[in-house]
Amino acid sequence: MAAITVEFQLCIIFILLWVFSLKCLSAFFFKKPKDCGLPPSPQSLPIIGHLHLLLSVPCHRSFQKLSSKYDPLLHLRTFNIPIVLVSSGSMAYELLRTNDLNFATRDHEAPVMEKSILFGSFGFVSAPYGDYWRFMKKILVTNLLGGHSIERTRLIRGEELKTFGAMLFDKAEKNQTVDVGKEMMKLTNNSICRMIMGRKCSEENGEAKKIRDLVTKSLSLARKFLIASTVGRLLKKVGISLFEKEIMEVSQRYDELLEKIIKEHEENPNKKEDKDMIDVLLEVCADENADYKITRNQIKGLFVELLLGGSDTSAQTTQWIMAELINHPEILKKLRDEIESVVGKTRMIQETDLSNLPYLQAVVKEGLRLHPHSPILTRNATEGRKIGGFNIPQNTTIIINTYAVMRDPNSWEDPDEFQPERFIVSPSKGKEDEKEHLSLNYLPFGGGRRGCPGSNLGYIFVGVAIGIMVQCFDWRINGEKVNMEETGDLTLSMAHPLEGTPVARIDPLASFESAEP
Ligand code: HEM
Repeated sequence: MAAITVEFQLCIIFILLWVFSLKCLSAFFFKKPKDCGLPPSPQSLPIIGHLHLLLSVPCHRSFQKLSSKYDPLLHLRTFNIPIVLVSSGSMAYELLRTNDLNFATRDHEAPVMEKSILFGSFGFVSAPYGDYWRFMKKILVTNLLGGHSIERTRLIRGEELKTFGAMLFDKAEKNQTVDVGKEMMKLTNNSICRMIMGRKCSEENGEAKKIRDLVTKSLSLARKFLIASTVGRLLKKVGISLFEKEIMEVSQRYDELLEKIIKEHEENPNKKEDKDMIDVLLEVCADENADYKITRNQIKGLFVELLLGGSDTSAQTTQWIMAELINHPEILKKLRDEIESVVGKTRMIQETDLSNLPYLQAVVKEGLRLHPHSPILTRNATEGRKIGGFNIPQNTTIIINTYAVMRDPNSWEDPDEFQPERFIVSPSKGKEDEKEHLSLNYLPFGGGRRGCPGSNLGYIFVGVAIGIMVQCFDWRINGEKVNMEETGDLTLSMAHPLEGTPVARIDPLASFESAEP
């Protein structure tokens, strides 16, 4: 009996000691923020706080559930890192528009892989708002993404689109299935590579596939990078770097490929009128008097981000929209009727037709509303601010759940339904009302000065690809309906990628002959 009592006492002492050390540890590492007018906070787990929510897949859904249960503005934490979760259009507007400058940097404390080209310190997307970001944005808009540059590269995209169309006709003839997302990745990757560096990545020597594989691998690393930027921040304090080896290995492969492309440009620079983005960036790099001194690694970092930002976004969006159209044959028919009445049946749709096809534009917008490629946006509070009547302290990480904003039943009628008609402006509603509603509640390309600079190009990629697939083909799938289950970490993808067999409706040769842009 005495032995049991001693053991019992030891056990109690051990538990007390354990609880005490945990308390000391958490007090030492994770100081609890003082609650001074902060937004409400749902119950959290000891020490890790709300980390489990951040790591759940897909996290935009758990965040959506959380905000509809509690509040559209919530205060969360992972360990001692404060996070504010925003889930309503009006609060997102206060952040991204009214206080744009204060929230124009993404997560400024996220650890970067110092020497990596991928997720590294050379990036434009992760760069804090400041001189470097402004300088690069200007180059980007002037030489690639602005209206003038988009017009200048129209022929390149026209050629790539023909290759895409020819592939679909070939598949139709052979009665083979098409993985829509994969084929779209080829189209966007090839187009962006040619727009940036003026030449095609060859399919023959495997260069194009190498780039696509790298893009896919980089996207799968994005989730690990998210973990690295939350848990990793604390581990880094004690000298542990998460996933460094994996990220550096991909970075090395990008480096080899890009070094080769840059050397080709240095040895054979394009003439003034044919300059591409790489020529322009190399000139700036060599110019002692440039407003900002950029490095070779920054050129490589930007190239990687443009590939990632431009190709998967458009590929996933196209896949979701095509799936919605297959599941809604009446909408597909209405869209086809519009294309046939404007473009006809004897030539293939091209990007100059898009402005004359309001229903196609509405279909694309509605697809982006329901299936935003990046359902979660992040920002950092450079200074403390009041949002929605609550205090947001300096350095708080902000998460904007655009998925929840664009499916908010208080702002959208039947928010989960695919109804492109909601984007056709009715005379009774008026253009101004519609504009205001959209600026508050429609965020597929984010917003404010860090909003997507490639939105016009994105609309083009998606619009013409959907146009061709609807105008020229019927689609057979396995089963009655496409499975719309979601997956993805920071991005939103189809859990079951769309595969369908195209059945040609119009004469491919006739359409190619008269499809010259
Ligand atoms: C359907 C296609 C696209 C979608 C849905 C999309 C979506 C987005 C979103 C949500 C953001 C974050 C915005 C924010 O934080 O407020 C973003 C940023 C960005 N996107 Fe896109 N994007 C698309 C196409 C493109 C294309 C074609 C390019 C260029 C080739 C591009 C380049 C970028 C860049 C460089 C940024 C970072 C901007 C900055 O940090 O200042 N995107 N995009």
